[in-house]
Amino acid sequence: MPKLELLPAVDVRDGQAVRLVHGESGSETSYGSPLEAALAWQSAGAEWLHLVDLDAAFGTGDNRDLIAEVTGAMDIKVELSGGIRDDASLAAALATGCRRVNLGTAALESPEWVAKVIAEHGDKIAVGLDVRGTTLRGRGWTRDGGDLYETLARLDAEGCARYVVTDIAKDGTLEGPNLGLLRDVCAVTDRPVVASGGVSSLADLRAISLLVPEGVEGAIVGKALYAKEFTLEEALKAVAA
Ligand SMILES: O=C(O)c1ccccc1NCC(=O)[C@H](O)[C@H](O)COP(=O)(O)O
Repeated sequence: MPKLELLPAVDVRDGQAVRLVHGESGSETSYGSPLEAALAWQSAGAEWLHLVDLDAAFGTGDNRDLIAEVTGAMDIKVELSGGIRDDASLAAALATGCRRVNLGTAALESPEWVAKVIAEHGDKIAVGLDVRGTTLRGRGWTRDGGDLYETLARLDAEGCARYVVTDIAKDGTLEGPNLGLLRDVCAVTDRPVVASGGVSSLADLRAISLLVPEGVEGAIVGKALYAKEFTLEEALKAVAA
């Protein structure tokens, strides 16, 4: 059985690595330099980095140069998220050398453009399905964007390679992942799913690992690492077992 991939997160707001609660603007706790955080996860053995431009997601500017600097400094694979909504922002994201990008709002508001870039870029495009209940949220998770399962069926038909599934109610809370949601999504798609939001313990990671046969490929871990609930080395060991 393949092991669960771990993607330590670096969410960037106003040049700083931060974590939010429920993705809400204004709930930031700051953790210093994004580059230092990313290099620390890489040194600890990460194979992936999940790097988010929160200002671009919220429409409060962007951290594009910093994101490019961090991505360029990585020897590991980088998944970029936040505010990638048109040709210019997609070109800038792909030019960083990242392995893939995560589209959120665009998948809800610009379905034709998303179908086009999926066809053009294949598995370099993942779609973030950020939900409250089964309602998708866009624009930095501030606006409703339709039904999860209808959108998933449309994206599947368009050939979307992968989904990053976040229960916003869990994100940044250390309350544990929404395993039921992950199971439900895996039941209706054959595409790999990356779990995001709420991981609080090694037990949570082991529980997500049990969903690998159902289609969960990876887990993003943010707050738990910054709050030192466990180390990345411990997490990598826990999912390797
Ligand atoms: O990814 C986005 O585009 C995004 C937009 C608006 C608010 C938050 C956003 N992402 C947050 C993340 O990807 C977190 O890093 C991730 O869910 C980790 O959550 P946790 O382990 O609960 O800290």
